[in-house]
Amino acid sequence: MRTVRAPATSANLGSGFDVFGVALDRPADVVRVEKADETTIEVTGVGSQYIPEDPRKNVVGAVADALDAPAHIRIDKGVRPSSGLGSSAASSAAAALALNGLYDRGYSRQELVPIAAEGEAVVSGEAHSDNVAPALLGGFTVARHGGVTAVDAEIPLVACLPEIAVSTRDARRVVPSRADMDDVVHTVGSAATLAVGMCRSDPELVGAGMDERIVTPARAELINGYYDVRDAALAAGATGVTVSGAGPSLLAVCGGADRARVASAMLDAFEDVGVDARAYQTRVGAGATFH
Ligand SMILES: Nc1ncnc2c1ncn2[C@@H]1O[C@H](COP(=O)(O)OP(=O)(O)OP(=O)(O)O)[C@@H](O)[C@H]1O
Ligand SMILES: N[C@@H](CCO)C(=O)O
Repeated sequence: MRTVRAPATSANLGSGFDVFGVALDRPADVVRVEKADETTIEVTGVGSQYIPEDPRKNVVGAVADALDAPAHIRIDKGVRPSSGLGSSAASSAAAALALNGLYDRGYSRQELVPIAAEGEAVVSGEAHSDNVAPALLGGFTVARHGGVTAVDAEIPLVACLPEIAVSTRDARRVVPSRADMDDVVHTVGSAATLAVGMCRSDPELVGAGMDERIVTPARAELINGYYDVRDAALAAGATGVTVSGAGPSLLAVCGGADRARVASAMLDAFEDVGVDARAYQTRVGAGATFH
């Protein structure tokens, strides 16, 4: 038997669409695997009523297939599905690491990234790795076609999750297929600033580098109160705010001393537009760990 805890993650960070990701210190999924003749799945925890236990529909079924590692898999969800906090990726990453250990497959964490990404293909139709990479490797990650680069960073964060469901599949449909060159240049500048900020653990640079004009405005339309909540977080001291993953969560970067104030401003702003929400005061954290 093997048990692995894999963290929530936030992808894109505004300017790094389908490329940048960070592991969050909390919340997390816990996945326990035992060898079996065929894969069966049991799901408990946050939002488990919305998660299929059929191995063809649950992300961990695809991961077990990819590793040729049939197992009884128990998932204790800490990351709500359709949250923008990498819920499916947390399960995929935890299952990949746990099954790799259970069956002694010998893959490195880097090698497990495309295997865990097979789980993402089950829910969004694409094996994108910007959530599974930080869930496995921790820190700030850059996922490109040639592989993944990861660096540790000390960055305080607030992830604010409203009681709205936005599926990744739907949020990908609103992404424009073309962009103006001015907006592309702006995005490159932001992305470079954000990456330097992560390497320096500098919340000012990371916040400034989240600014993006192509994908974020299209997705903001799916989140009731997005601009009010963003502006409230900025007024409370956040250095940058964007849509987390495909939404509906918002991710704010700030100095450690401002985190509680930013969290409460975001919750108040959601409440003002009649949306219940919860806020995680968190930071860039570690990747999946064995228990
Ligand atoms: N083990 C699992 N954990 C979570 N969701 C799962 C799992 N297996 C299948 N799903 C399905 O995946 C969908 C949630 O995935 P989705 O990518 O939309 O959200 P997310 O992972 O929170 O978001 P994001 O990738 O934007 O951070 C739900 O429809 C859910 O039923
Ligand atoms: N990069 C993905 C992350 C969500 O899983 C998206 O924004 O659609």
